[in-house]
Amino acid sequence: MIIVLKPRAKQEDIARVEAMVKRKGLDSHIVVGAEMTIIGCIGDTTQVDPKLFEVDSAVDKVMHVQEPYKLANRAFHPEDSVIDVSGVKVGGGYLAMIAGPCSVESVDQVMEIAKAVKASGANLLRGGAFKPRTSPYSFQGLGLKGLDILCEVRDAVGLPIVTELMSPDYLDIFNEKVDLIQIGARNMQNFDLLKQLGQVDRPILLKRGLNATYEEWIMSAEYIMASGNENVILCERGIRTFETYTRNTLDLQSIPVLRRLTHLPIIVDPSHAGGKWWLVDSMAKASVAAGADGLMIEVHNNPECALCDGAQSLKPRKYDDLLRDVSQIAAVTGKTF
Ligand SMILES: O=C[C@H](O)[C@H](O)COP(=O)(O)O
Ligand SMILES: C=C(OP(=O)(O)O)C(=O)O
Repeated sequence: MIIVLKPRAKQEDIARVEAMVKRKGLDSHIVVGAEMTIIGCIGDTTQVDPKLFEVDSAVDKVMHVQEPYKLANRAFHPEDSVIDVSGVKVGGGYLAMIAGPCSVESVDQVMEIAKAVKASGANLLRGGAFKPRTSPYSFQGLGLKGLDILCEVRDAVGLPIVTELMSPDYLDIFNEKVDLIQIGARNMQNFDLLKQLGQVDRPILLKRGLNATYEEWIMSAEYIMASGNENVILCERGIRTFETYTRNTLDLQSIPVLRRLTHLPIIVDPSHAGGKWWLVDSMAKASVAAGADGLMIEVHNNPECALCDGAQSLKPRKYDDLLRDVSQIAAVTGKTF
């Protein structure tokens, strides 16, 4: 249940209504916006009559919140969240342009790609050090050596790094070294891992599970937030459908839907969605036009020889062309990177 106070409510009004909430045995979560103040009631509100609060002259309206998530719910937090990734703002008008190889392969490879994507306008560098592969015989990533390479390139090129954490065993080292910790599609519902992310200071990029509904996805964000880390960015990366021509199906509708349901930034990974490099350009532009807060795009200097996902990787030149178009679309939607 949420209580919306009349515009420009005073401190004493907020305190009085909050005391009423407490008397009902509920906890409160207060959000003071530029104009409006909202009090979220946390606890079992099923037996509480909302009309009781409307008696107070400072109360505008009281609504029952049906969704099972609270911290991620836009109703509790009407303004867009802006997440700070080591100085790069994401959300609320700031676009995250994440680019880099699927996997870290060598210093030279990541260095060359990082310099190229930065010159094109990327503001965050991606690269998998630990790879979640379907086959145990596929390239599994360079592990900690890959993480060191990413750090070396970050220091040389000046782009904060985004990389996937698969095991809680590496939580501390990721917390120390990684700017934005990625939780991949396959771990979206690894609830023990999600709970542990509440203990890290770093923001989290939570990718959508292969078959996850919007509510399941937001509930996973809620796990992280309820454990103590409210800095979560969502990433749509395509879902499994009956269509097999493309690797997954990009759910463009998720952008406006998530925007409505949650205040968290939502970015799109068109590389994993389509699985084909030639689909990336159109889907990336469509995503920004639909209001995405950023893009995660795989870029490889030699995709023919990539150790993973070369077929969905753009060459640096194509990434450059894409970002030129994206910056024009972003200008129309009032966003910047
Ligand atoms: O980024 C890596 C891959 O997309 C992911 O791990 C799964 O790929 P695979 O099914 O080819 O192993
Ligand atoms: C494995 C990745 O993506 P996803 O979890 O979306 O499959 C990735 O981004 O490297």
